[in-house]
Amino acid sequence: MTVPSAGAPEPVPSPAPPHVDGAPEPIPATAAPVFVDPLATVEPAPGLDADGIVVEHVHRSFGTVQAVREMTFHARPGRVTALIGPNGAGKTTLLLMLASLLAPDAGAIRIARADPVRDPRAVRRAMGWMPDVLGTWRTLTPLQILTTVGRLHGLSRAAAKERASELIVEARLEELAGRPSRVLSRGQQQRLGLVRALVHRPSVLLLDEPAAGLDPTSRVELRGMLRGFAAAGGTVLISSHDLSELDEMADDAVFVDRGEVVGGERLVLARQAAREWRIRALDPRALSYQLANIGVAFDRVRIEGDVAYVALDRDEHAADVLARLVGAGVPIIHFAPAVGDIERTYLGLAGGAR
Ligand SMILES: Nc1ncnc2c1ncn2[C@@H]1O[C@H](COP(=O)(O)OP(=O)(O)OP(=O)(O)O)[C@@H](O)[C@H]1O
Repeated sequence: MTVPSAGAPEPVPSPAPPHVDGAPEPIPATAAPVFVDPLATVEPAPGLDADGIVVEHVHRSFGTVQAVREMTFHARPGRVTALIGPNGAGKTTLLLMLASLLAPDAGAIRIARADPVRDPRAVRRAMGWMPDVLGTWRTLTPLQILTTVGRLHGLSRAAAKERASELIVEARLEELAGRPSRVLSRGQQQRLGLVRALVHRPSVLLLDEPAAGLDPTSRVELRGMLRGFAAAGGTVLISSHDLSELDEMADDAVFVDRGEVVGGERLVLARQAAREWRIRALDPRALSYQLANIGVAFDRVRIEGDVAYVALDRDEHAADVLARLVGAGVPIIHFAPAVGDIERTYLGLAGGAR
């Protein structure tokens, strides 16, 4: 997962801590000024001629409310990019502008090199849009909806029918293909909404909360579908509040807050926020005893049943703790981050890295 990190300082190597013979080295309780992430890239300012989605210095207000006041990022082809931010951060306003449904007050947007203001038709040809609520003709059947959308995109009657039948299978809606769409469950509507966005074989996909209401099987299918779309060279931008799901699905992340893309020092600090690690052992008592014994500060440990959660600032500390526990003979059966990179960064931002 790569978080765009414009302006991020170079990693600073940490000095080796002093070591007293015989005594275990304490696990540092505060974050060292170190951030080593081989995946992190400092991105050049995106040129408007790049493929995928380019957003440069975009602003949009509603009266006195500045919904989007400074957004610049590039969602690249071949990758799944997550758009993340708290309620009211400006995500929906941005998506509406990308979808050519709302004009920016200032700044520039390109979708597959097309300008949504000057050439909305080109944008709609290149882009598939899945809003969070299906909002479609409730009396029409899924088959009729997909055929109609195909016709609106300029397919012949026969081609639209053929494409609709193909997508009904992809959405696993065969049994409901002839029923009015109002009888569809939330998850079924989501699946229909997704394939509806794919009718015209777009190269860019915009998705708003695509997994809301999906059962676990459908989520796995959605992930596979989006990965396949990106692997074929498509660009995917997903807005969602489900951070663990984004962690599984996204390659890149754009964090927004109060109408702005979060970058620079604030983002670097958030990504350094301590992360909890989930640890289980066959012998939970030995685990808690040895955590204290190897020098993990007690206020960094939380015990829930037979699981220990340990807050550690760096992955190197986690490796060190694991090595020491194993060295002390603790029968570890599980040792993993309790939250992924996106969730950790989000929590770091929410926790005050402003
Ligand atoms: N049509 C509108 N008129 C007035 N204010 C609006 C309008 N649309 C959005 N806003 C305001 O703009 C800000 C950004 O809203 P937006 O819906 O883009 O946020 P969001 O990040 O999508 O939030 P959520 O996660 O809750 O969906 C909010 O303060 C909202 O109240």
